[in-house]
Amino acid sequence: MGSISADYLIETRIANLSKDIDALYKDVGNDEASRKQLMGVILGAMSKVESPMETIWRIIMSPHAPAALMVMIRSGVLTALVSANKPMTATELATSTGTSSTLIIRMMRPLTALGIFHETDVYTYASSPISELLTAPPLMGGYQFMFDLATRSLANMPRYLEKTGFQHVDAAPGPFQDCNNTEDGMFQYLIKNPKIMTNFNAFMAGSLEERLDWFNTWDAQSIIINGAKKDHEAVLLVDVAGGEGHDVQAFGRAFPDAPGKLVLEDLPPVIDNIKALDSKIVRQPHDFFTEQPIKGARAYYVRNIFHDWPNEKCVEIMKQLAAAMEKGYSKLLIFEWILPAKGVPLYPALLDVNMLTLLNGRERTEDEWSNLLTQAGLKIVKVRKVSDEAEGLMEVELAD
Ligand SMILES: Nc1ncnc2c1ncn2[C@@H]1O[C@H](CSCC[C@H]([NH3+])C(=O)O)[C@@H](O)[C@H]1O
Repeated sequence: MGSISADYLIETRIANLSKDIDALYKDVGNDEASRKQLMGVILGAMSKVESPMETIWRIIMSPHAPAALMVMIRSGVLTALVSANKPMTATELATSTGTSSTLIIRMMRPLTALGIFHETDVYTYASSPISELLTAPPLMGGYQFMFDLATRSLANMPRYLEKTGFQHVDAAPGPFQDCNNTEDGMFQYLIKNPKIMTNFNAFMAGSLEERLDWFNTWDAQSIIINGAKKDHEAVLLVDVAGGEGHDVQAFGRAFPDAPGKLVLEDLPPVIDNIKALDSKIVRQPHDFFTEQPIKGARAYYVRNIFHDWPNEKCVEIMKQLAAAMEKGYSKLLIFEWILPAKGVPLYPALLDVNMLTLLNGRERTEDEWSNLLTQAGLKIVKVRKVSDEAEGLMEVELAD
């Protein structure tokens, strides 16, 4: 224990630090880059200040709050509270949703402690900006999809890997098949479970807000528009497995005068499920393990697809694309994570584990990408990256 004046000094310094953070936050609140920088410093400080025992306990207790939140989502309590736009008691929430009030009180404890809801009085709750944001369809869909499929499969992954003697299994059956007692891959499973598929598609479409657009980040004009054919039948861009078309639509709106058609491809149930899409985008149902129907397009754009598949399957998809490409004209644009060999940031590192557990897929280093593309008769001609914290764009052509 230090002397009284030394203790006082420490207390004052901590209080001053807290004030400094508040003042800094006010100043950086509207400047995203500075806000992130400040957050980085605070998180870095936290990892120094938290004791190893506290870290371990935080990790051990980390699945619990997400499970409580899932209960509040599925029972309708979250939506009821957010739409009420005023505090509600556990009894009122119980009446309006048919959920037990005791259950609400117990699930709310960790969630109010985390600031996901506010506790305005005894057994009385209000929404917070976090719970309000969660009601947005992409996040509602995303949260439930991740909980239903990823979280369950992750919890099962160590047990599954133990059965393999901790070998790396680069193909199905993997953790997902083991957890769900199925031979289906995740996408086949989604087709048979339309509710989860709807959540997944909402997630993919909505996560766009947080994602880079390749054409706003790099010069689409010089990458594909300059030199593109202008005849009536020419295709400028095929968004291969583009989901419900959010990416290709954003490209079309950003470059309304670019020559050539824009095509969206995905599996038939996904194309059939599209609610709204600009009419100029051609909808082409397609399974990318079969012959690519659009030949000689200027660009085949593939985003967040290869990380869903093990190496052998990626090469199959790449070969189908290579066979449709026109030498000296077509480009394959792969917009995915390109991991550094060392020092992978936490988010893509976790995503790699996510891909393993859900899809027997993986995130890849540039060497790993290059190796797969070579097997399909393709080569990387340029790699564009903003940082290791975001996906990069690989420009790929036929090798010879
Ligand atoms: N065999 C297949 N052929 C074509 N599309 C597929 C196949 N298997 C999965 N998909 C689609 O692959 C997509 C992966 S999610 C990525 C979607 C989009 N490129 C984006 O970045 O947002 C989903 O839309 C699936 O329906």
